[in-house]
Amino acid sequence: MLYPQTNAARTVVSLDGVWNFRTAGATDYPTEWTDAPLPEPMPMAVPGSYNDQNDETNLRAHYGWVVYQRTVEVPAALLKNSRAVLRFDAATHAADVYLNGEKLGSHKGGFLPFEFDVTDKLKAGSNLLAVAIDNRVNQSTLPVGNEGNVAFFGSDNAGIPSVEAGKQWALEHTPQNMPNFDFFNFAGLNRHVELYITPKSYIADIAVITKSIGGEGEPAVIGYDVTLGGEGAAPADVHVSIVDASGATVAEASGATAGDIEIPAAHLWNPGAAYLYTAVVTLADAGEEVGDEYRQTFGVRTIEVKGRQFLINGKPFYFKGFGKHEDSFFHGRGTDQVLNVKDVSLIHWLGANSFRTSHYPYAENMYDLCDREGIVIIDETPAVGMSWPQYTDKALFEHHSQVIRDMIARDKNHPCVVMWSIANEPWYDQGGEKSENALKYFTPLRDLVHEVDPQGRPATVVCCQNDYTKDLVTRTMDVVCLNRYYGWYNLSGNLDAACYALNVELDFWDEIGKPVMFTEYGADTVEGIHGTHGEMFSEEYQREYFARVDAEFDKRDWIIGEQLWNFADFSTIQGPMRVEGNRKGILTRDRQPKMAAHFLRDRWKAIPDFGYKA
Ligand SMILES: CCCCCC[C@@H]1NC[C@@H](O)[C@H](O)[C@H]1C(=O)O
Repeated sequence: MLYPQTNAARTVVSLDGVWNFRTAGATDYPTEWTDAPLPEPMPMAVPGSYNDQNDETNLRAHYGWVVYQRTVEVPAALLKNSRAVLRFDAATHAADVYLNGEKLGSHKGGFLPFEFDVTDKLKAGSNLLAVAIDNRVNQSTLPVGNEGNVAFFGSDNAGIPSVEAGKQWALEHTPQNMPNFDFFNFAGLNRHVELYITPKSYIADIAVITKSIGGEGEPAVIGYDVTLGGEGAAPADVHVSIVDASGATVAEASGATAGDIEIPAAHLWNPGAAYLYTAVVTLADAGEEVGDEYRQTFGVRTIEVKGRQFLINGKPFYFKGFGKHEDSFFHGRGTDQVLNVKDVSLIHWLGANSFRTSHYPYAENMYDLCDREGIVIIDETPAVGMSWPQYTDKALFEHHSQVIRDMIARDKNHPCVVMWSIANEPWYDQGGEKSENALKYFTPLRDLVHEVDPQGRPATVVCCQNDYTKDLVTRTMDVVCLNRYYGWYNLSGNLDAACYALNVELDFWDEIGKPVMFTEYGADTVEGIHGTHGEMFSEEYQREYFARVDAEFDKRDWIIGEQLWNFADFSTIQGPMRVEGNRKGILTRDRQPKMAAHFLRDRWKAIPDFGYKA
């Protein structure tokens, strides 16, 4: 799915700004709010989560539907002989969309784009756009919610009559989301909303892959595949120019929707040394109609898992970095370009080279930034909080499959994306039939990733602290990704025992013979807490935790990466384990470094991107 762009043939009208907003019911919303101005609306900025934007109403506790509304003014000239599309970069978690009172459709899933062709529905002049959004999570959504139960790390004393009575009362009188995941359930129009205009015959999609490379400056072959839309466009109308970073055309092809193009002296895309080309795809003008154009950036690079190494351009890469979140004060999960640029600056400052989009695909803007900055991404679906009830849920399997298709369709051309994470911490170590069901659920999803990714990148499932002897799934993935908390959630405060236990498990993975990386390990740390023998929650403990565990990783040459948890503190649901959210950041939520950040900066600046253990 192409990101909207303005160029010689296309126009994008941003629908960001302050919309009208009202909360609605737990299970529905007034239909009259979809075809008439909202009564007594409050202001709500888009993009942005609604949860922290208003203080009269406790929007953090909202459960169910809200309605956003705005007018869209369109000049007649824009619609003449054109195609008009309304696009949402995301709406969290489910949306019903109405234009001038007519329902355009619905979308389920809160982290990927969707769009509606409104060519025959948009009027010149004023249009009423209404979007109803549902924030509920449950056993059949991704991420998963514990409907009627307790949240992840939630507080409970199950079985006590008064507590059970209170839980039942809460269900009836104060229903709330119970996320089975450890991040605040920010919701709403978190990302950009656009109206974009194209010619009636248009370029619907473009895929660019690297087929072969030499060294830097040597010939490389890329493959292109253009999908056409609308009537009238034909392969003969297609022209592709490959333009280098200086703006010079270095190769071209025409007359076919797919083919190979050789770049004579190719500049390779590398972590820390990015180089972007642009494939300028054009459709010949058809009579009075302007031909379409789309400018798709891409990088010339190869990805391969070979033996127990992860190769980028044939060189063994070592992941240095973290899991992150789209999370900040005021914006919630809302797209914030200033924050993205700041975070990329901090990734460089830390000497890191990668992150995982835990636990959902991030906004496209961040991938574009990482493409140009040479930062490597593990792209993750919103499948977090799963357990055995999900592994036999056929409807959920279909939804999960569609999410994988949509995520790869959206992100396939980004050179920064090097691996796909199908899920985070699905619980699947119960042994017996339950472990078998997990294997039956995840194996086809791994195969689907291999089937739909034109670049053939590796697939993984990020697995949590579990009984690795009963986990049948992780070992079947291309790369083993482990979230382990020896010294925090177990053997708490005892780093000697933690390192011993870690090595007992590493001896197990040594037998599996696959590349292994850590995608989470860390310690909650409240900045300003100190100690001569740093105990848990102190800055000294977090620093010592990473120093000790990283030293164990260094002893195993088949450990190909260390992505700790987390880049920064972030907001979560209330609970006895969370002090104004999750504090495992090596940065505070407002991006100030804790003591461990300085240790990691020294460590990572001394570790090369390639050949660290080769
Ligand atoms: C019982 C062991 C569970 C470990 C789970 C650790 C969790 N992994 C997923 C992340 O979203 C959480 O924030 C992290 C944590 O809690 O900080």
